[in-house]
Amino acid sequence: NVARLTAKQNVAFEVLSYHVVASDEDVQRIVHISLPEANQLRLYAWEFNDMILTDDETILASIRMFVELDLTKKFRISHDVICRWMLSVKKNYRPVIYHNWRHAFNVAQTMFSMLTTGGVNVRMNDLERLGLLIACLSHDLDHRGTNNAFQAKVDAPLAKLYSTSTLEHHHFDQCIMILQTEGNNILQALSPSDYKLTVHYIESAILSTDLALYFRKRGDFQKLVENREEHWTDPAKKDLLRGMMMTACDVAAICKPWEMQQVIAKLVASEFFQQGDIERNQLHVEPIPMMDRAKKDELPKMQVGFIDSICLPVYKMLAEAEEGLTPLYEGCKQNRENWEKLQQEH
Ligand SMILES: CCCOc1ccc(S(=O)(=O)N2CCN(C)CC2)cc1-c1nc(CC)cc(=O)[nH]1
Ligand SMILES: [Zn+2]
Repeated sequence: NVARLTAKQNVAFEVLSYHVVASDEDVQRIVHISLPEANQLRLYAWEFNDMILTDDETILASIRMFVELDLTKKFRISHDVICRWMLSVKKNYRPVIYHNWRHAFNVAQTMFSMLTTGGVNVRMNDLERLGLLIACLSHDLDHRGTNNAFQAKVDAPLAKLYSTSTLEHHHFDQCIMILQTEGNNILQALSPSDYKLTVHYIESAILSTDLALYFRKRGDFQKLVENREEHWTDPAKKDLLRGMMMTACDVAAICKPWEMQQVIAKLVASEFFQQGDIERNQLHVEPIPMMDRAKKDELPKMQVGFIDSICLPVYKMLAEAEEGLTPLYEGCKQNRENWEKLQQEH
């Protein structure tokens, strides 16, 4: 009815009109610095570690990924526009403990490695590569450090706007809003049909990072892999493949060398425990074990469960679909062993 619609529109205006854009000073600072070499940054490595980079270096490294994939040339993306867009994207990540700019940057670097080192490039056309890279960098925009269930619990405006995949819809909206901001549209030179198709790839990729959708769709992907699907030409099958790649990139910290995995797991746990604290102390509801700091000793056991139920399946399927992705599967198996050993110590 009209009342409900107006309410939704008001929420939408209130929630979606908020986003910040890079200042001219920020752009001026970055635009004249020559891009570091991809190999010097180890951008092609599965073991890539962002912790050695300054914030400005992560901006330059992200631009370097677009250049390495020849996207800036092919889509006539001017240097100052990609600098402004990248800075605006980074600025729209909140300084939360885990779901911050660094997470998005790492997800994009894993996607870059999948496409290049992993050999998936041959299956993707230029618009898919462009869409996937933009989607990775944008996939958690304006994350609050709390999950979808929490938005519903606190009756957040976002939950009124989107009842399913609440955060993921918001991340996509923020992505589009930045692209539509003066001087930030890296897609401005695309034809209307290419623009439309790329935005579809971006939306589908960002929404696929909702683990609920991964669980719903992985059976279909498993069937394609079992049937040794070769051509991946059918659009629906390609969409499925891109979605699984997004999930794999989103949880790829689980494949990193053990020292890195331990550092990142602590950040993930801290953010989860912060939500659990709010649920117990302010909402007076019992947090799930994953978010309950009273159960922090069970963390190794939970990580083994996470690896078995979510991670190994997606890396196994992708490694079967594309042999070059096997190192991710190996890295995840190794960390299962490492968490298993810790679990026995308790
Ligand atoms: C590290 C602190 C504990 O972290 C976890 C604990 C439990 C599970 S779970 O698979 O059992 N499961 C997930 C779905 N929930 C609805 C119910 C609980 C996952 C993680 C975890 N998630 C991520 C993704 C952000 C990264 C990561 O490293 N670990
Ligand atoms: Zn994410």
